Parts: sequence; structure tokens; C-alpha cells
Amino acid sequence: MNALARANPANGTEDSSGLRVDNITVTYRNGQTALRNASFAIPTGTITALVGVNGSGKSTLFKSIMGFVPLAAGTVEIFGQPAAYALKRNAVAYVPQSEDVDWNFPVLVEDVVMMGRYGHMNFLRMTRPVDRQAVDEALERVGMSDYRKRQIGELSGGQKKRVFLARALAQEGKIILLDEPFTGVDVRTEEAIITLLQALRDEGRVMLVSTHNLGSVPRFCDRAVLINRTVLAAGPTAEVFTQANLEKTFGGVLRQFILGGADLHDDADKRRVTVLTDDERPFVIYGDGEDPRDAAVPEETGAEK
Ligand SMILES: Nc1ncnc2c1ncn2[C@@H]1O[C@H](COP(=O)(O)OP(=O)(O)OP(=O)(O)O)[C@@H](O)[C@H]1O
Repeated sequence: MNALARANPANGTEDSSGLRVDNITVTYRNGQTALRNASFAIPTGTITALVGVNGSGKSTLFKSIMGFVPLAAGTVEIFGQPAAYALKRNAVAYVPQSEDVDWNFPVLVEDVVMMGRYGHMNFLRMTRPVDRQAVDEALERVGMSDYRKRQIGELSGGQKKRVFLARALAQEGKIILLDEPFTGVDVRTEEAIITLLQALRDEGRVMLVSTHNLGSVPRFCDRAVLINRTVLAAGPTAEVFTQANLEKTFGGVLRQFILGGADLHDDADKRRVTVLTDDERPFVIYGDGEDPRDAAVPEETGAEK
């Protein structure tokens, strides 16, 4: 049983629910309902992709979990308790989108990471050895120790992401919400972030990662939540991250390329390759040659839908 799993006294079974969003509706003050009746649950020790078009409510969902926006209906539970309980204990950490941060603010890397400790300090914010140690360990873990005295604004996009990830680690977040962590980072940094997320998963934490990087989702996410103003599908990646669900989620925004026949092979191989992409790394589906569509490679071959 992983460290954060809980015994459920009601039925005597292990209750591994890390995050439970139940039927939430969020209406902004201008009357815009950004989320309606959204529900899903994520067990501990998992990485979950949050996937949807721009404006589908991903950031609103994060804000709902963080308690930044009032819920018109529904509840959010963390480790079987109302979210407020976990929030008060700093168990939820948020890694923001780069655009949401003012990079001109003059602050050192180590100070950004120390912000993760604020919730653990008293109101005078006196740093204790335990806080400094948490900052050192977090910087080490993301490979940014050498940059600790640099201004945050001087770092590359990928380095900035790692610093904010370090802040979440210093906070000792058990639920880590990551808003577009791969936007603007190179492949090596993406790999480093994924490796770190996998290690955090193995410690029993819950990661919810919004991403447009469809191709990476099946590679490192155990689960996926597909949203468009509500939850369209949620569950294990293999069951949920299907062509049909992605088409439903992205509608006309998703570009689809189907390659087969002479465009793909110079032999009689009937199999086709379908590539789905919104704007970043595409999701590639290999046909098995059994689908009748694999045999005929019609006019749509190589076409963009
Ligand atoms: N503070 C706000 N006041 C009013 N409406 C808002 C507010 N924030 C977001 N919205 C609206 O709510 C809807 C969902 O926005 P949200 O930012 O949650 O989407 P998103 O999926 O995170 O988008 P993106 O992928 O572009 O970041 C949008 O129509 C947006 O215009």
C-alpha cells in the first residue's frame, strides 16, 4: 500500500482516492459558466493528464481545486477530506503557466523556492534550518542548485519551470497541479521533468498536468481527464485517450493526418498511421491492418481534416 493511501473504515477497503471532483460548476462574476457538472476522481500515486482546447476550463479547474474561485455547485475532496482541509495544510502545490508569472519581478531563484515554505512558517516568516534544507533539497532534485543566486527573470523557459517545480517540492505538496509544464521547454528538459514526475508518483503523490502535448500523454500519464466546459471522459489512459474521445474533446480544432498506401510504404503493407495533433507533439495511432479502412487508402490519404 503506498504511503498516502488510506484505509476506508466504511467498507474496510483501501481508499486510494487522492483527488475527487464531484459535480462542480463554476460561474465567473461576468455570468460566464466555465465548468458545469464536472466530475472525476484520481487515486494517489498517479500522473493524470488534463487535456482540452483553449478556454475549455483547465485553469478554472485548477483554480477550483486551489479554492481560488467559488463553486456554484459541487465539492472537491482531497484524501477523503474537504479540499479546504488539505489546502490549509499546504498539501496542494500549483506550478503556474509561464504567462501567469511576472518575470521582471526582481527575485532570486532560491527566494522563489523559499516561497513554497511560507505556508509552513509563522506569520513573521522567519526561515528555520528545516526550511533552508527543504529549499536545498528541492533545488538539488530539479538540478538547479547552481542557479540559486540568479535572478529568476534571467533563466531560460525550461529552467524557470524547474524552479517552480522546486517550489512545489519545497512546499511538500502531495497534490501537484502543473499548468502546461512543457510549453517552451526543449526535449531534454521535458524528459527531466517527466522523470521527476515519475519519481514523485512513486512516492504516492498525485500529479494533474494540463498539456497540449498529446503525443506525450500515453507515454507518461497513467490517466487522463478530457474536458470541454465539463468532463467528457476520465480514467486510465488506455481506456480514455482514444481517437473517438479526442475528436469529441477537440472538435474541429484537432488536426488529423492519415497516412497509408504509397504515401507511407513502398510495399503491400495495408496498415495506416493516424496522427492527431492540436498544436504541439502529435498523438500517433498505428493501424493493425485489420480495420477495413486500412485496406482502402482513399482520397483522404495524407489529408488534413
Ligand atoms: N476571471 C474570469 N472571468 C470571467 N471569465 C473567465 C475568467 N477566467 C476564465 N474565464 C472564461 O472561462 C472559460 C474557461 O477559461 P480557462 O482559463 O479555465 O480555460 P483553459 O482551458 O485554461 O484555457 P487555456 O488552454 O487557453 O489556458 C473561458 O471562456 C474564459 O474566457
